[in-house]
Amino acid sequence: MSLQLAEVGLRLGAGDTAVTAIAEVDLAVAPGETVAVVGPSGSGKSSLLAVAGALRRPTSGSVRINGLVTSALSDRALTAVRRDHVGYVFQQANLFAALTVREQLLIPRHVSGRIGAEDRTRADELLAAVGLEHRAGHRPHQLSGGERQRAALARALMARPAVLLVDEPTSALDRAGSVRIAELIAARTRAAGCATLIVTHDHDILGYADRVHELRDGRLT
Ligand SMILES: Nc1ncnc2c1ncn2[C@@H]1O[C@H](COP(=O)(O)OP(=O)(O)OP(=O)(O)O)[C@@H](O)[C@H]1O
Repeated sequence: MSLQLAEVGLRLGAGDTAVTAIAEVDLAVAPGETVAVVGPSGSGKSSLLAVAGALRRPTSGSVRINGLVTSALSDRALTAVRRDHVGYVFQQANLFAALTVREQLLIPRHVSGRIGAEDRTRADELLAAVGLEHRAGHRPHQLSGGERQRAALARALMARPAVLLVDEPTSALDRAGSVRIAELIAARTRAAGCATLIVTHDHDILGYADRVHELRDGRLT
């Protein structure tokens, strides 16, 4: 399993205002598998993604990312896990306004070393895979919402993450754009062999997941 949560709980806040954001969550996602978690606002979806992606340490239970138990790691090691093993696609694509689509994929590589010919080839292959080869030189403001999300997906896959975490990918998209990104996420997950977890309240895209769980008051069903 590339992603494994065992009896994971997260409490947020302190004292009288402390809230149990998620409780006793057991979830395993295999390589190549897309799992969707659906739940209403406040059910704990963002909290689930935060612990699954090592952005937060769980209050109880254990999270395993590509075999590494996050609670056993130093802050420095956790940062490396996030960088090397986890890809994120956020609700708003979070692209850099000044960079072209192709640069969005390559600049993070530049930060962790030199950009090689292999990186450029991979960036072009990923852009083709998400149908953006003709937009490689465009900047985010020249793209549609769906194109931005597809660029964010390609960027997230650049580092060959073991785990891909996707937060409400369709919130800014129409039905056709939503279906397209959902199809692409599932297809690229199979091709890349990563373990993908999508949180969403969009029931239209659930059919593209291999498995669907419901989150209610922090508990998974
Ligand atoms: N820093 C915090 N301190 C205390 N409670 C918090 C904090 N952050 C979130 N919560 C609470 O934890 C619960 C889960 O929040 P979370 O953001 O994970 O839900 P969500 O399903 O992602 O919601 P949405 O779909 O509206 O983004 C909610 O009841 C929320 O009010």
